[in-house]
Amino acid sequence: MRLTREEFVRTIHGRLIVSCQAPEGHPLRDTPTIVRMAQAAVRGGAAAIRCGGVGGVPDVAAVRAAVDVPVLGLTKDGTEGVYITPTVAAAHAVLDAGAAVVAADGTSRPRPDGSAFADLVAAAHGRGGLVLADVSTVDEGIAAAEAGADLVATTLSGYTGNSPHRDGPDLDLVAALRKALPATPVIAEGRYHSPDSAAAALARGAAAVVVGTAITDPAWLTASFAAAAAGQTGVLSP
Ligand SMILES: CC(=O)N[C@H](C=O)[C@@H](O)[C@H](O)[C@H](O)COP(=O)(O)O
Repeated sequence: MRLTREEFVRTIHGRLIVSCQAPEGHPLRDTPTIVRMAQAAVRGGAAAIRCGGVGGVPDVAAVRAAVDVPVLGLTKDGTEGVYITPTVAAAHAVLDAGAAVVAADGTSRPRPDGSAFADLVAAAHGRGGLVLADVSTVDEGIAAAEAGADLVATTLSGYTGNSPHRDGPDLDLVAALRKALPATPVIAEGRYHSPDSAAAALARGAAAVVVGTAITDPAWLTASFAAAAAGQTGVLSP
Protein backbone atom coordinates (compact mmCIF):
# COMPACT_ATOMS: atom_id res chain seq x y z
CA MET A 1 0.00 0.00 0.00
CA ARG A 2 1.55 3.31 -1.07
CA LEU A 3 0.03 6.48 0.40
CA THR A 4 0.93 10.13 0.29
CA ARG A 5 1.57 11.71 3.66
CA GLU A 6 -1.73 13.58 3.34
CA GLU A 7 -3.63 10.35 2.64
CA PHE A 8 -1.98 8.60 5.57
CA VAL A 9 -2.60 11.47 7.97
CA ARG A 10 -6.24 11.69 6.87
CA THR A 11 -6.62 8.00 7.71
CA ILE A 12 -5.13 8.19 11.19
CA HIS A 13 -6.07 11.71 12.28
CA GLY A 14 -7.42 11.83 15.82
CA ARG A 15 -7.38 8.05 16.04
CA LEU A 16 -5.65 5.08 17.60
CA ILE A 17 -2.79 3.06 16.10
CA VAL A 18 -2.13 -0.28 17.79
CA SER A 19 1.41 -1.59 18.09
CA CYS A 20 1.22 -5.38 17.69
CA GLN A 21 4.55 -6.73 18.88
CA ALA A 22 5.82 -9.27 21.39
CA PRO A 23 9.40 -9.61 22.59
CA GLU A 24 11.55 -12.71 22.19
CA GLY A 25 10.46 -15.43 24.63
CA HIS A 26 6.96 -13.99 25.15
CA PRO A 27 4.14 -16.57 24.90
CA LEU A 28 2.52 -14.49 22.11
CA ARG A 29 5.73 -14.26 20.05
CA ASP A 30 4.85 -15.92 16.79
CA THR A 31 3.69 -14.44 13.54
CA PRO A 32 0.20 -16.03 13.35
CA THR A 33 -0.53 -14.75 16.87
CA ILE A 34 0.63 -11.24 15.95
CA VAL A 35 -1.66 -11.38 12.91
CA ARG A 36 -4.68 -12.27 15.06
CA MET A 37 -3.72 -9.50 17.49
CA ALA A 38 -3.75 -7.05 14.59
CA GLN A 39 -7.09 -8.33 13.29
CA ALA A 40 -8.61 -7.93 16.76
CA ALA A 41 -7.19 -4.39 17.00
CA VAL A 42 -8.71 -3.45 13.66
CA ARG A 43 -12.03 -4.91 14.77
CA GLY A 44 -11.83 -2.64 17.82
CA GLY A 45 -11.24 0.47 15.72
CA ALA A 46 -7.50 0.77 15.12
CA ALA A 47 -6.83 3.13 12.22
CA ALA A 48 -3.44 1.53 11.49
CA ILE A 49 -1.16 -1.18 12.85
CA ARG A 50 2.46 -0.76 13.91
CA CYS A 51 4.27 -4.09 13.74
CA GLY A 52 7.49 -5.91 13.03
CA GLY A 53 9.95 -5.46 15.85
CA VAL A 54 11.69 -8.71 16.70
CA GLY A 55 9.23 -10.46 14.36
CA GLY A 56 10.68 -8.28 11.62
CA VAL A 57 9.76 -8.44 7.99
CA PRO A 58 7.72 -11.70 8.23
CA ASP A 59 5.37 -10.06 10.76
CA VAL A 60 5.02 -6.96 8.56
CA ALA A 61 4.19 -9.01 5.47
CA ALA A 62 1.72 -11.28 7.28
CA VAL A 63 -0.11 -8.42 9.00
CA ARG A 64 -0.18 -6.44 5.76
CA ALA A 65 -1.88 -9.38 4.02
CA ALA A 66 -4.44 -9.82 6.80
CA VAL A 67 -5.72 -6.29 7.51
CA ASP A 68 -7.04 -3.52 5.32
CA VAL A 69 -5.60 -0.60 7.30
CA PRO A 70 -2.16 0.92 6.71
CA VAL A 71 0.82 -0.80 8.32
CA LEU A 72 3.71 1.01 9.99
CA GLY A 73 6.55 -1.49 9.82
CA LEU A 74 9.81 -1.78 11.69
CA THR A 75 12.56 -4.21 12.48
CA LYS A 76 14.38 -4.44 15.79
CA ASP A 77 18.02 -5.39 16.09
CA GLY A 78 18.96 -5.63 19.77
CA THR A 79 17.93 -3.24 22.53
CA GLU A 80 20.85 -0.81 22.73
CA GLY A 81 21.70 2.26 20.67
CA VAL A 82 19.99 2.48 17.29
CA TYR A 83 17.92 -0.73 17.12
CA ILE A 84 14.59 0.29 15.49
CA THR A 85 14.95 -0.19 11.71
CA PRO A 86 18.61 0.73 12.09
CA THR A 87 19.81 0.43 8.49
CA VAL A 88 18.86 1.45 4.98
CA ALA A 89 18.58 -2.23 4.04
CA ALA A 90 16.14 -2.83 6.89
CA ALA A 91 14.00 0.13 5.77
CA HIS A 92 13.91 -1.23 2.22
CA ALA A 93 12.87 -4.66 3.47
CA VAL A 94 10.06 -3.27 5.62
CA LEU A 95 8.66 -1.27 2.71
CA ASP A 96 9.04 -4.18 0.30
CA ALA A 97 6.96 -6.26 2.74
CA GLY A 98 4.07 -3.87 2.16
CA ALA A 99 4.32 -1.28 4.94
CA ALA A 100 3.01 2.15 3.98
CA VAL A 101 5.28 3.73 6.57
CA VAL A 102 8.64 2.65 7.89
CA ALA A 103 9.16 3.52 11.56
CA ALA A 104 12.85 4.08 12.20
CA ASP A 105 15.12 5.48 14.88
CA GLY A 106 15.32 9.17 14.01
CA THR A 107 17.97 10.15 16.53
CA SER A 108 21.40 11.29 15.45
CA ARG A 109 23.18 8.41 17.21
CA PRO A 110 25.59 6.34 15.10
CA ARG A 111 23.85 3.78 12.93
CA PRO A 112 25.24 0.27 12.44
CA ASP A 113 25.59 0.64 8.65
CA GLY A 114 27.31 4.03 8.95
CA SER A 115 24.43 5.78 7.20
CA ALA A 116 22.78 9.01 8.29
CA PHE A 117 19.05 9.16 9.05
CA ALA A 118 18.66 11.33 5.94
CA ASP A 119 20.02 8.42 3.85
CA LEU A 120 17.30 6.14 5.20
CA VAL A 121 14.65 8.78 4.46
CA ALA A 122 15.89 9.21 0.89
CA ALA A 123 15.96 5.44 0.37
CA ALA A 124 12.43 5.02 1.73
CA HIS A 125 11.10 7.87 -0.39
CA GLY A 126 12.79 6.25 -3.38
CA ARG A 127 10.62 3.17 -2.72
CA GLY A 128 7.48 5.34 -2.43
CA GLY A 129 7.25 4.83 1.35
CA LEU A 130 6.75 7.27 4.19
CA VAL A 131 9.06 7.62 7.19
CA LEU A 132 8.06 7.94 10.83
CA ALA A 133 11.02 9.12 12.92
CA ASP A 134 11.07 7.66 16.43
CA VAL A 135 12.71 10.30 18.62
CA SER A 136 13.24 11.07 22.30
CA THR A 137 13.67 14.88 22.40
CA VAL A 138 12.47 18.00 20.64
CA ASP A 139 15.89 18.63 19.09
CA GLU A 140 15.92 15.11 17.65
CA GLY A 141 12.45 15.69 16.23
CA ILE A 142 13.51 18.93 14.58
CA ALA A 143 16.61 17.30 13.08
CA ALA A 144 14.57 14.34 11.84
CA ALA A 145 12.05 16.63 10.17
CA GLU A 146 14.91 18.57 8.56
CA ALA A 147 16.28 15.24 7.31
CA GLY A 148 12.96 14.66 5.55
CA ALA A 149 10.90 12.55 7.98
CA ASP A 150 7.21 12.64 7.10
CA LEU A 151 6.09 12.26 10.71
CA VAL A 152 7.78 12.21 14.11
CA ALA A 153 6.87 10.04 17.12
CA THR A 154 7.75 10.28 20.80
CA THR A 155 8.51 6.53 20.89
CA LEU A 156 12.03 6.76 22.30
CA SER A 157 11.39 9.21 25.14
CA GLY A 158 12.51 7.43 28.29
CA TYR A 159 14.68 4.98 26.38
CA THR A 160 17.68 7.18 25.53
CA GLY A 161 20.33 8.82 27.67
CA ASN A 162 19.07 12.34 26.99
CA SER A 163 15.35 11.91 27.66
CA PRO A 164 13.52 11.79 31.00
CA HIS A 165 12.80 8.35 32.42
CA ARG A 166 9.28 8.21 33.81
CA ASP A 167 6.52 5.71 34.41
CA GLY A 168 3.88 7.44 32.28
CA PRO A 169 3.83 8.89 28.77
CA ASP A 170 5.80 12.00 27.77
CA LEU A 171 2.91 14.36 27.06
CA ASP A 172 5.21 17.37 27.35
CA LEU A 173 7.25 16.11 24.39
CA VAL A 174 4.07 15.77 22.32
CA ALA A 175 3.20 19.41 23.01
CA ALA A 176 6.77 20.63 22.47
CA LEU A 177 7.13 18.82 19.13
CA ARG A 178 3.75 20.11 18.00
CA LYS A 179 4.91 23.67 18.74
CA ALA A 180 8.35 23.28 17.18
CA LEU A 181 7.13 21.49 14.05
CA PRO A 182 3.82 22.99 12.93
CA ALA A 183 4.11 21.34 9.49
CA THR A 184 5.06 17.83 10.65
CA PRO A 185 2.44 15.52 12.17
CA VAL A 186 3.38 14.31 15.65
CA ILE A 187 2.50 10.79 16.78
CA ALA A 188 2.29 10.10 20.52
CA GLU A 189 3.81 6.76 21.50
CA GLY A 190 5.26 5.15 24.59
CA ARG A 191 3.60 4.08 27.86
CA TYR A 192 0.04 5.15 27.00
CA HIS A 193 -1.54 2.80 29.46
CA SER A 194 -5.10 4.14 29.67
CA PRO A 195 -7.76 5.54 27.33
CA ASP A 196 -7.57 8.83 29.24
CA SER A 197 -3.84 9.20 28.63
CA ALA A 198 -4.34 8.45 24.93
CA ALA A 199 -7.03 11.13 24.73
CA ALA A 200 -4.71 13.55 26.56
CA ALA A 201 -2.08 13.07 23.85
CA LEU A 202 -4.57 14.08 21.17
CA ALA A 203 -5.56 17.09 23.26
CA ARG A 204 -1.87 18.10 23.41
CA GLY A 205 -1.70 18.14 19.61
CA ALA A 206 -0.83 14.59 18.54
CA ALA A 207 -2.19 13.60 15.14
CA ALA A 208 -2.69 10.06 16.46
CA VAL A 209 -1.63 7.92 19.39
CA VAL A 210 0.08 4.51 19.34
CA VAL A 211 -0.74 2.04 22.11
CA GLY A 212 1.06 -1.28 22.41
CA THR A 213 1.54 -3.04 25.74
CA ALA A 214 -1.70 -1.90 27.39
CA ILE A 215 -3.74 -3.44 24.58
CA THR A 216 -1.69 -6.36 23.34
CA ASP A 217 0.12 -7.85 26.34
CA PRO A 218 -2.07 -10.04 28.56
CA ALA A 219 0.93 -10.70 30.82
CA TRP A 220 1.24 -6.97 31.53
CA LEU A 221 -2.52 -6.63 32.00
CA THR A 222 -2.64 -9.62 34.34
CA ALA A 223 0.22 -8.22 36.40
CA SER A 224 -1.62 -4.92 36.88
CA PHE A 225 -4.77 -6.74 38.07
CA ALA A 226 -2.69 -9.11 40.20
CA ALA A 227 -0.92 -6.18 41.87
CA ALA A 228 -4.26 -4.52 42.65
CA ALA A 229 -5.61 -7.79 44.02
CA ALA A 230 -2.51 -8.30 46.16
CA GLY A 231 -3.03 -4.82 47.59
CA GLN A 232 -6.45 -5.93 48.85
CA THR A 233 -5.35 -9.26 50.32
CA GLY A 234 -6.85 -9.78 53.77
CA VAL A 235 -9.51 -7.09 53.38
CA LEU A 236 -12.22 -9.64 52.63
CA SER A 237 -12.38 -13.25 53.83
CA PRO A 238 -12.47 -15.83 51.01
C1 LIG B 1 11.08 1.85 23.01
C2 LIG B 1 10.67 0.78 22.04
O1 LIG B 1 11.47 -0.03 21.64
N1 LIG B 1 9.38 0.81 21.63
C3 LIG B 1 8.89 -0.17 20.73
C4 LIG B 1 8.62 0.40 19.41
O2 LIG B 1 8.17 -0.14 18.48
C5 LIG B 1 7.81 -1.07 21.27
O3 LIG B 1 8.48 -1.99 22.12
C6 LIG B 1 6.67 -0.44 22.09
O4 LIG B 1 5.84 -1.47 22.55
C7 LIG B 1 5.85 0.55 21.32
O5 LIG B 1 6.60 1.72 21.14
C8 LIG B 1 4.53 0.94 21.98
O6 LIG B 1 4.75 1.42 23.26
P1 LIG B 1 3.97 0.87 24.51
O7 LIG B 1 4.13 -0.61 24.50
O8 LIG B 1 4.62 1.53 25.71
O9 LIG B 1 2.50 1.28 24.37
